[in-house]
Amino acid sequence: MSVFEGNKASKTINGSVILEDLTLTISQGERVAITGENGSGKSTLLKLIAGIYENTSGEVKRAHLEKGYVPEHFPETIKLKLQEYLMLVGKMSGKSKEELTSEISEYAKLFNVTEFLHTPLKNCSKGTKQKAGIIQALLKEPDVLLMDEPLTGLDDKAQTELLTQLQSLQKNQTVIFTAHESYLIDAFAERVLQIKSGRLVYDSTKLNQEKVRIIKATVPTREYISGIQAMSKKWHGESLVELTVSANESDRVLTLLLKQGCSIIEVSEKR
Ligand SMILES: Nc1ncnc2c1ncn2[C@@H]1O[C@H](COP(=O)(O)OP(=O)(O)OP(=O)(O)O)[C@@H](O)[C@H]1O
Repeated sequence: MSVFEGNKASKTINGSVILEDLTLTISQGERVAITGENGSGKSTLLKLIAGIYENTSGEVKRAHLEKGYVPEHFPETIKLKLQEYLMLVGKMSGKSKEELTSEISEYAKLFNVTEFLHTPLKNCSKGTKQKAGIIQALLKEPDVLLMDEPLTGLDDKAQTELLTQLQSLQKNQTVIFTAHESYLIDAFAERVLQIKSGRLVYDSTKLNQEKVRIIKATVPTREYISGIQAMSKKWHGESLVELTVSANESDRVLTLLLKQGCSIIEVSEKR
């Protein structure tokens, strides 16, 4: 089942194109990281997936699932105490006071914030606010958890702690998050999307599915193949090179290599 399907979807805000020509499917149970430089459009994509933003062109389909959204910045001015805030948010999902009290106490233990339950949120540390943002989303028991830069601004200890807590969440839950930290992405994401100037430029799933060929060749000098495009070029000594190319491109690359006077040693296929 797809959580989100975008087909050539774009998002324009105040006349500026923020996301362009986005074709993407996210299935239930996936753990997806959205990466990219500052201002590339990660948060906008997350909001489009969450349904906070609507596309301005193309098509978008979202499954009718419960979503929990963790914003990048927790509102600074909330006067409520942590417990009061979580009770208020939790009530909106129709749970009884007893149910909520016990769930909040469990999450507070898991996220190590029990001692701050009666502290006004505006006096809590950045890390505690970040955890409050995650707990309020989890109280909704979401099928899809969306987090905008969950680790930003946390110190190393808080980052490791939060990562461990996230890893203990249900395995079948869909988790989609934006992040810069490669260790979070490596430890938690099964799929990585990269956004550049509002366009999806990399999807690890697609790359894994795409058939690739490995061409080993000896070349007279390295310059001979400097103009040949490949997914990767790995040198073994001065003259033996291993090129990874898309299966569709391999005939063209082989012809170019032969024209340059290179000798083909081996061509193998890899999925
Ligand atoms: N509501 C808005 N109005 C106008 N421009 C916006 C709005 N939201 C986002 N943008 C612009 O869209 C671009 C992408 O913003 P977005 O927040 O999605 O990027 P990001 O990749 O999440 O950045 P960061 O890593 O800095 O959080 C930026 O140039 C931003 O200024």
